[in-house]
Amino acid sequence: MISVDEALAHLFSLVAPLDTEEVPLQQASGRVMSADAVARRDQPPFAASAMDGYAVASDAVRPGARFTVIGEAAAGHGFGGEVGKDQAVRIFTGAPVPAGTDRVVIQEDVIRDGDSITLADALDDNAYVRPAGGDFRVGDRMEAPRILGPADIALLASMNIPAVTVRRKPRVALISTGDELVMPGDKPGPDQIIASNTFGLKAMLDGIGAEARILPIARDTRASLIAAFDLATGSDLVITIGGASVGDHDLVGDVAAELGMERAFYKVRMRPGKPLMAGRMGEAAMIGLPGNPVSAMVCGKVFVAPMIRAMLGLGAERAPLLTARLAHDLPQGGPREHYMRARLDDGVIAPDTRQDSSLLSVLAGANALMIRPVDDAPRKAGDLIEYLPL
Ligand SMILES: Nc1nc2c(c(=O)[nH]1)N[C@H]1C(S)=C(S)[C@@H](COP(=O)(O)OP(=O)(O)OC[C@H]3O[C@@H](n4cnc5c(N)ncnc54)[C@H](O)[C@@H]3O)O[C@H]1N2
Ligand code: MOO
Repeated sequence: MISVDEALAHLFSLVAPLDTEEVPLQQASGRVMSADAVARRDQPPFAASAMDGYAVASDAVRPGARFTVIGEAAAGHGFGGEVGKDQAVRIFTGAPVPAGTDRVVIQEDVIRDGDSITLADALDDNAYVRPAGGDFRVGDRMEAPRILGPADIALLASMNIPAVTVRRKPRVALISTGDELVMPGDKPGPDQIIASNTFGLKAMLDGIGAEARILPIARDTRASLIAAFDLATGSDLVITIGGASVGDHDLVGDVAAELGMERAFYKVRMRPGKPLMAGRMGEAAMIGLPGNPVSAMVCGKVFVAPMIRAMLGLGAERAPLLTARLAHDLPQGGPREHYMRARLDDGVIAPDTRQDSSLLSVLAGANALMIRPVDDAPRKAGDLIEYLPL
């Protein structure tokens, strides 16, 4: 059996950054920008008022000073003329600050009487002028790769960039295998259960930028598995779930091999997730996840998510581990790297007492996978221990 790190190295060698495409900003949320975006304008393009009030020359400002109002500057409609020392221009937020002025006195600090204004006795000392290019200047860059969030998209729009170059979404095919499975909403027979793993994995992988398809459930026959693999044609990554272990009905490895899968590895020294397999199947990478629901989700988090990130050009790296203090003592660990479902509260982490890999309710209640290395020595409450946030 190989280690988790060795398995990840194999998995990264099966994938590469995908090609790119251009999408309009409206469709760019969550996509991975793959080429730097360069600002096409300064923002603001002129010194702009930050408040509603009166634009004046700052060196003429003193309590009680009087000015004659000679015009107006509104957002989208600047004041064309030059403003003298004893003159003011009525100005609104976002308007260009007129020539001859460099300060806006807010209207709350002004008494207006016809065409003249008098400044109040107590003035704050803020100029309320946003300098030209104060946000960004032409040529400023947003660097790739970057997962575009709402603020990035607003910034790109402001830079006058209507479309961005992004990585194509990795196409993932998810195949459940097993005679015992029916789809959610169907009526299970007396010996049947509901397929859950494909749904959890689709949510996980779509959430990080993939486009996952749930294929029809493959039955425990060669013909049914072959038909499912056929439906997966055109995918970048084919994921099977279940049928990976050593039972008489665990056919995935054999059928994939028959279809030309070049196996990179089978079995990883981890818990849960031991019967993991992976390889290359034509143009696609193939990964066979164990069927136990928690095993499939943990392998999704530890192995599949980093593969998706690598395909998106975000680097071939394991998910970063964080550390927390153990809530209580732990006995000697086992021979496999153990990803324990745990609760993390205020920097203190406690593994759940129930670690069976079938328990989705425990996984859904956890907010961390606490990691015990291979043959981990007994631990004391308060020890630092690594975890993956969920
Ligand atoms: N003699 C041994 N038996 C088992 C070993 C072993 O080393 N020796 N390994 C165990 C471990 S660890 C795991 S993990 C499981 C994995 O087995 P498979 O990948 O072959 O998975 P299945 O047997 O098909 O299913 C296991 C379990 O999960 C349920 N399942 C499967 N697919 C789904 C799905 N899409 N949604 C929900 N539930 C699913 C299935 O009904 C089984 O209950 O093998 C151990 N056995
Ligand atoms: O590896 Mo299995 O995934 O321990 O339950």
